Amino acid sequence: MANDIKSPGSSVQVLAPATVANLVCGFDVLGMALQQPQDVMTVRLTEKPGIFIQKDDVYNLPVEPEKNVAGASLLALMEEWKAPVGFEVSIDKRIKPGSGLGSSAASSAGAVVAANHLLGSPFTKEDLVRFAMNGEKVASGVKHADNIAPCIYGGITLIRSIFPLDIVQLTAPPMYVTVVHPQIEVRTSDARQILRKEVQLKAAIKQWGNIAGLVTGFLKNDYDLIGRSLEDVIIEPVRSILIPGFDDVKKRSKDAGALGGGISGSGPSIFMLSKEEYVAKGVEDVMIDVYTRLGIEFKTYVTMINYEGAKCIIS
Ligand SMILES: Nc1ncnc2c1ncn2[C@@H]1O[C@H](COP(=O)(O)OP(=O)(O)OP(=O)(O)O)[C@@H](O)[C@H]1O
Ligand SMILES: N[C@@H](CCO)C(=O)O
Repeated sequence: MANDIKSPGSSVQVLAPATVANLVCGFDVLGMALQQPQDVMTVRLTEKPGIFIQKDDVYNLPVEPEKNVAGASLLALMEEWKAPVGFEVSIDKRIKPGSGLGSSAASSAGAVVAANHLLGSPFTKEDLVRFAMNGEKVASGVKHADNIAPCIYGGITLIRSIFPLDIVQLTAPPMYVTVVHPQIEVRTSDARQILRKEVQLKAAIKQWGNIAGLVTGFLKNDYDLIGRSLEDVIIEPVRSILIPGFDDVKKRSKDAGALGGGISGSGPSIFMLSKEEYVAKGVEDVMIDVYTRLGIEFKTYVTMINYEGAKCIIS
């Protein structure tokens, strides 16, 4: 048991970052935390045992604990905590659900990071990832960790193995991340359903060459190797059809000097990596032009990697 359990009524605010999962060739294994956007969550320790989710988001998220990813994650944590405990959760949802920016992961991770703080930090980050994966199961039907891990650890993470969980934190050179979020919804569950279950050996060889190249490029601060490795021959050809303007954004961003990029998570958001800020801003101009011409509402972000991960704001 932890020795610094807060008293009932205590609350904590958590900033939970958006995340870009897959990172093009690393489907289900690579992910990156962003400095913006982020969810703001407030969790309060209650006298009454249980989970009480406030109805105060514009997306009409479920308040039943087992249907809200934050509640599902807390249920997993409470099962391991064993002693009776209660949490009241309020979510200021700034990452739109179904955006491809890890909205479900931000709620799942933020909830367990906050609860862990209130209980005196008895659990490790790996424990918290395990709990939060229950939230991803609610959101997409699968316990994937490639949004959760970077959201909790920060930076870029590699999920070498899910069962047992084996998370590897990666270093990387300074990079800008330009994101466009076309305001259409692509649910992860749908974007997973359309994937083929088998891949050709030729495609697999190309894909694992790119993953190894991308990870090596990160670790060696080799921008050219990173750029050459940002290629996905398995998932993107299937999913990109769900995102209007994708091919245009990708080609014109590369022409504007981006290292490369692709679908953020299961989409519809698209991300591009750049070495220089002026290039990242030029890529944003490309994204704005593409979606203005298409007449599709969108949001853009020019941001950087968030190395802190979900963090408690101690008032
Ligand atoms: N607290 C919550 N925050 C966000 N989504 C939630 C929450 N609780 C339940 N959901 C449901 O989870 C789904 C959002 O998860 P989904 O994985 O589809 O989007 P995303 O996390 O933004 O995308 P991606 O996982 O590709 O980054 C929506 O159907 C939403 O209703
Ligand atoms: N790897 C998951 C991430 C979802 O954000 C997918 O692409 O389905």
